[in-house]
Amino acid sequence: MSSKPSLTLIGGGLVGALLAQQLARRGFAVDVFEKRPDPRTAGFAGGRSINLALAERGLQALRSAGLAEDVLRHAVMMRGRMVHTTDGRSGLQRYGVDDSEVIWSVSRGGLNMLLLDAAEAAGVRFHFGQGLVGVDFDAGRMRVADLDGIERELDAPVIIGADGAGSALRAAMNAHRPLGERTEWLGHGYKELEIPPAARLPPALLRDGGGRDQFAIEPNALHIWPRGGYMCIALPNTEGSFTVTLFLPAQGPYPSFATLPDARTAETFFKDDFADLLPLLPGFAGDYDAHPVGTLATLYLERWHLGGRALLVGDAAHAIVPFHGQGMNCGFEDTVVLAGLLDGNDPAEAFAEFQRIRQPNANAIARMALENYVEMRDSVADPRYLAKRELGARLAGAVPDHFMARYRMVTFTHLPYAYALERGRAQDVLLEQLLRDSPDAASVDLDAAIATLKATLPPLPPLRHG
Ligand SMILES: Cc1cc2nc3c(=O)[nH]c(=O)nc-3n(C[C@H](O)[C@H](O)[C@H](O)COP(=O)(O)OP(=O)(O)OC[C@H]3O[C@@H](n4cnc5c(N)ncnc54)[C@H](O)[C@@H]3O)c2cc1C
Ligand SMILES: NC(=O)C1=CN([C@@H]2O[C@H](COP(=O)(O)OP(=O)(O)OC[C@H]3O[C@@H](n4cnc5c(N)ncnc54)[C@H](OP(=O)(O)O)[C@@H]3O)[C@@H](O)[C@H]2O)C=CC1
Ligand SMILES: Nc1ccccc1C(=O)C[C@H](N)C(=O)O
Repeated sequence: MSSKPSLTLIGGGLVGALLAQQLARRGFAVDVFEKRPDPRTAGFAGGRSINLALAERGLQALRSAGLAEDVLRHAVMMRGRMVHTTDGRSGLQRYGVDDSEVIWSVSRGGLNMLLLDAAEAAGVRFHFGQGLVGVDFDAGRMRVADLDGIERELDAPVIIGADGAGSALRAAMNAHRPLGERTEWLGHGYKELEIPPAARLPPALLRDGGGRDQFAIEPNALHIWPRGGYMCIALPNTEGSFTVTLFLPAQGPYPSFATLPDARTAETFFKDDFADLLPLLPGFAGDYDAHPVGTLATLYLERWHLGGRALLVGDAAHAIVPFHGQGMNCGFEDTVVLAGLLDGNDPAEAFAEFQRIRQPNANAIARMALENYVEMRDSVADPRYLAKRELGARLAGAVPDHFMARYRMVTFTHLPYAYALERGRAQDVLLEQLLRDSPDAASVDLDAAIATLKATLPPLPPLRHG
């Protein structure tokens, strides 16, 4: 018999399923209660986005779970941002130095189902169609409701909430003892549209590297149509389509979702602002009218746990805006840290240590995700931003142990997010200073710039690249 405590997880989404697998592999008895029916039999229902960008942090967690190869087999590589300007031109801005630094577009439904299979194979017991309703933390008991609303009570002395941004466990914990919760709404919403596979579009439309295989536009990129205060993006799916997301202010003057309430008004807006994209969206009217406007916010909590009785992980603890493509990646990183801490430690100690390690990093990626919205929708087309990017790339090429773009630290290393934020700030000040008297990056004296860099900042810590 194992002396490890039995663990109750709430939520069998991306983070819950991966955490459950890792804990079961370490010998814990794990029960997962998931509000929705089993997506493997009932079909995957909606969710927050159709596909997601998987980066090094998420991949590393999947490697440690023995699942990375399986996931990558169903992923589309994205080398960088393909930026589409209003004049109809496009150009690739690489994310990393070469093809060893890329991100991957994966299907949320496919990934969730793969993780459920893996967790079940590791011995996790799933209870689908069972949503958490309430918890008596003193008695170590919880109430769940099935799909007909019929409630029952169960023992749950140690309970972990991976039940997403609208976490029911968080609400129960907060009612028991306030968690210091604050939600900052972004004020921008999103709507998903679709570019179908090339075969469903007139051949004359296929350009920009598109038409290759079954894809209408370049498959190995994350496409952005930056328009200053708003933008569209598109991520490829394995079967040749792209999921397009329009990000726009929710309220306020044109253009906002409030001023574009239906496909008719939105089509005129797309004709003006996304003229090259609209013809690639044959289902525009139907999708626009049928798909909801998603809300976006950042969640901050002072406390993530209630002694050793309850803990929040993933979006339940630290939901962030999606613009760095890091919410799931951060949640996956959580699972590795937590599984390691629970192994051999009392839950109260493990939970406290988990919060101590992860909270500053969650706060840092929350901030960088907000900043990345401005970068994606606006700065990518700004000459000053491009000059800093180019000078940064020259420095990184010449002294890679001393300079690395913040985006690369976040996306391609395991350096703590808090470190990436702080180092990125210092590097940015330096780049501004170096470019102050130069018209462009090419005219900066590289040897002098390296000397200033080395005099100002210590070398980077050892990089644990994947
Ligand atoms: C538009 C958009 C795009 C995104 N793109 C990316 C990206 O490219 N890369 C990235 O890394 N991240 C991305 N994210 C973030 C990512 O979606 C989340 O960080 C991730 O889904 C968090 O996983 P989770 O398991 O914590 O929560 P969820 O995925 O929300 O899963 C929660 C689970 O708990 C279940 N549940 C809810 N309530 C209960 C209850 N009461 N009882 C039992 N079960 C319950 C739900 O049914 C669900 O299965 C994006 C988010 C959005 C909104
Ligand atoms: N939206 C955000 O970005 C954030 C939300 N929050 C908090 O979350 C709570 C609710 O947020 P809100 O955005 O209004 O609502 P949700 O995002 O929770 O729900 C919106 C819709 O999406 C569905 N949905 C949500 N997650 C999933 C999933 N994993 N799989 C399938 N469908 C899903 C919901 O279905 P169903 O109702 O069946 O769950 C609902 O129909 C609030 O308390 C808010 O403060 C906090 C931070 C960020
Ligand atoms: N997955 C996303 C979903 C929504 C918005 C952005 C993303 C990104 O991944 C952006 C990418 N990291 C970028 O910086 O170009």
